[in-house]
Amino acid sequence: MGRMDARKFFRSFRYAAKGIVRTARTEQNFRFHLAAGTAVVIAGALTGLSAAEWSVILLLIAGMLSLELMNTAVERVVDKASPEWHPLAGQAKDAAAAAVLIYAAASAVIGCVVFLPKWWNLFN
Ligand SMILES: Nc1ncnc2c1ncn2[C@@H]1O[C@H](COP(=O)(O)OP(=O)(O)OP(=O)(O)O)[C@@H](O)[C@H]1O
Repeated sequence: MGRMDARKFFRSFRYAAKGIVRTARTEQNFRFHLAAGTAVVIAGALTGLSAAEWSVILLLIAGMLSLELMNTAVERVVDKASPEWHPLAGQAKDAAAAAVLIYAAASAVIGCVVFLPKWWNLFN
């Protein structure tokens, strides 16, 4: 403890990168949100957003991807802890899935609030 261990620090980056690559390979929902996030960033660059709008959009994208990763973590832990069918295992997965759904719905609404007025003005 005390002095920072640089090797340990970079190793944890490698583990995190591994988590992203593995999840992208196995989870279709994560791939969808990666593609959607990329599309939104391109749309934002083409449309033109303020610093505050970029901050909100990037937070939403990062939050969405982070939640998908946490959802995958919950699924993996549940499958390891309870390979058999159990109500608690189902509840844990359902709660994690609900967290993703709520955030995705809010992101979609906020995305419309940010983008639609700008596009509306473009064509009027
Ligand atoms: N061990 C279990 N016991 C009880 N219910 C389970 C169990 N595993 C899964 N379920 C139920 O099935 C649902 C789907 O679980 P699953 O792990 O297949 O997630 P998924 O949403 O299909 O994930 P993926 O992102 O891998 O497609 C869960 O939300 C839960 O309701």
